[in-house]
Formats: sequence, C-alpha cells, structure tokens
Amino acid sequence: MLRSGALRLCAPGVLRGPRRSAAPPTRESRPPPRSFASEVIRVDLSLPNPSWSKDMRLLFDQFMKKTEDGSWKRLPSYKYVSPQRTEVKTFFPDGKPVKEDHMPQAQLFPRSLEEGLGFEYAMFHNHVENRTVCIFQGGPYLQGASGFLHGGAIATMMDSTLGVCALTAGGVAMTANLNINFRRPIPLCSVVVINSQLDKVEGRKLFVSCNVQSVDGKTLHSKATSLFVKLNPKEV
Ligand SMILES: CCCCCCCCCCCCCCCCCC(=O)SCCNC(=O)CCNC(=O)[C@H](O)C(C)(C)COP(=O)(O)OP(=O)(O)OC[C@H]1O[C@@H](n2cnc3c(N)ncnc32)[C@H](O)[C@@H]1OP(=O)(O)O
Repeated sequence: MLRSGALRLCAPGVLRGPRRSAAPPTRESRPPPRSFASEVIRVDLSLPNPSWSKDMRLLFDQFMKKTEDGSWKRLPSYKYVSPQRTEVKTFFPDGKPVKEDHMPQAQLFPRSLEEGLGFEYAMFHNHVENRTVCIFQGGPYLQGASGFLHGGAIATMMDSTLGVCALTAGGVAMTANLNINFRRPIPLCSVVVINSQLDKVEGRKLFVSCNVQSVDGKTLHSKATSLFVKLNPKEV
C-alpha cells in the first residue's frame, strides 16, 4: 500500500548532480531538435529518474496503466538543453517580451532546477472528464517553513496543473486569478497528488479548481479555485 509522505530525506541519488536517468533514454525522451536552433535538444522530464521515491514511481506506474485504454494521456514536459555553453544573460533593463528563440536559456520555471532538488512531477490528462492530475515530489530546494514545502512552490505546481487543465480544454490562456487555501503543510521530499478539473467555461473564461492530497488520500493539504482567461484573439 502507498504511504502518505512522512518527513524523510529525499530518495537516494537526489544530490548527485544533473544526471537525468540511469536507464537509457527512450525515443520519447530524445525527440528531434527544435526547429529554431538545431543544436538545442528537448528532454522530456516527465519520466522516472533516480531521485523519484517509491511512492512517486508507484503512482507513475498506476497512471501509466490508465493510459493503456486511451482514457488518460501522459503529458510530456520539456527542458531545453544546448550541448554548447550558452552565456546566460541576467540583466534585463527593459522588460519587453522576448521571443523564445532570442533567449535560448529560457526554461519552463518548474523545470529549471536540477534533478531531484526542485520540482519532480508528471502530469496526466483525461480529455473526456476534463481532468488533469499531477503527481509531485518537492525537493530540498523548495523549503519554506523548516522541513516543509514553501507555499510558493505549492502554488507554482497548482497553477501549472490548473494551467494545463485549462490549456488542454481551451487553448492559450493565462491565470487571471488564483485562490488557495493551505490546510496542512507538505513535508519536504514527500509526494502529493494534485487533482484538477475544468468546472465551467464562459466565453473566454475558464474556471478550474484543484486539491492537493497525500498519496493515501487521507490528508487534504491545499485547495484552490482559479480563473484562466483566453488571450484576446485581437491581441495575440
Ligand atoms: C494534447 C495537448 C497537450 C497540451 C500540453 C500542455 C503543454 C503545457 C505547456 C506548459 C504549460 C504550463 C502551464 C503554466 C500555467 C501558468 C500560467 C501562468 O503563470 S500565467 C502568468 C500569470 N498571469 C499573468 O501574468 C496574467 C496577466 N493578466 C493578463 O494578461 C490579463 O489580465 C488577462 C489575459 C488575464 C485578461 O485580460 P484581458 O484579455 O484584457 O481580459 P478582459 O479585461 O477582456 O476580461 C475578459 C473577462 O475576464 C474577466 N477577468 C479578467 N481578469 C479577471 C480577474 N482577475 N478576476 C475575475 N475576472 C477577470 C473580465 O471581467 C472579463 O469577463 P466578462 O466581462 O467577459 O464576463
């Protein structure tokens, strides 16, 4: 039976640096290079790696089983890696929007920390039920109160899960509003399940909600409701 996440050190290998997987990369984890820069490769990080705890792997396997009949789909999540050394620009005097191909170091925020130290997660989506589930293991760099996850890190993963839920239903949209109730702290390095669903669509407005529970479902850690608004077609 799966355990709820008790406070413990992260799974073995968590501080061993940037190695992504002990297993040989699958074809899926090494798709062709992106078109804008042929030397940049994208690596799907929604796959098990040595930092994943037993709970994380068990949950991942359970959801992969659900994908077999096509009702659920695993959603890839990429980190962009350039084999060449890129100079990282850190000072932006004018905050104008920059196209991704002009900033090769841009990364999806939850994928920006090294393996096991930050956000380890995989998402699964059910198109019929308009639900997105995220299994999430928060690493040691996400500490807030001693021994527990930072509220901002929890909010990040809730926003990301809700975002994927809204995006898959409605296309490009941004978070307009996010209301979170934090009920029980989440022990650092434990695994939680974020269940999100699309509740209502009104024109460009997508109303979504989610909860964050322990693996055994006995502890409700957080709940949120959120509004995503599809970008105004005239302004895109
Ligand atoms: C098989 C498919 C696989 C898919 C895989 C998916 C791959 C995923 C890739 C990675 C995705 C990761 C997801 C990450 C999600 C994070 C999202 C963010 O952080 S985003 C970053 C953080 N977010 C930002 O930075 C967003 C900044 N904000 C904005 O840009 C804009 O305010 C806006 C776009 C949100 C709306 O502007 P604008 O288009 O001018 O909107 P209007 O004024 O025209 O109003 C339209 C309607 O909306 C109402 N309404 C609006 N706001 C609110 C509100 N707060 N409260 C209540 N209501 C609100 C308003 O009353 C009106 O209602 P009605 O009259 O029609 O009834």
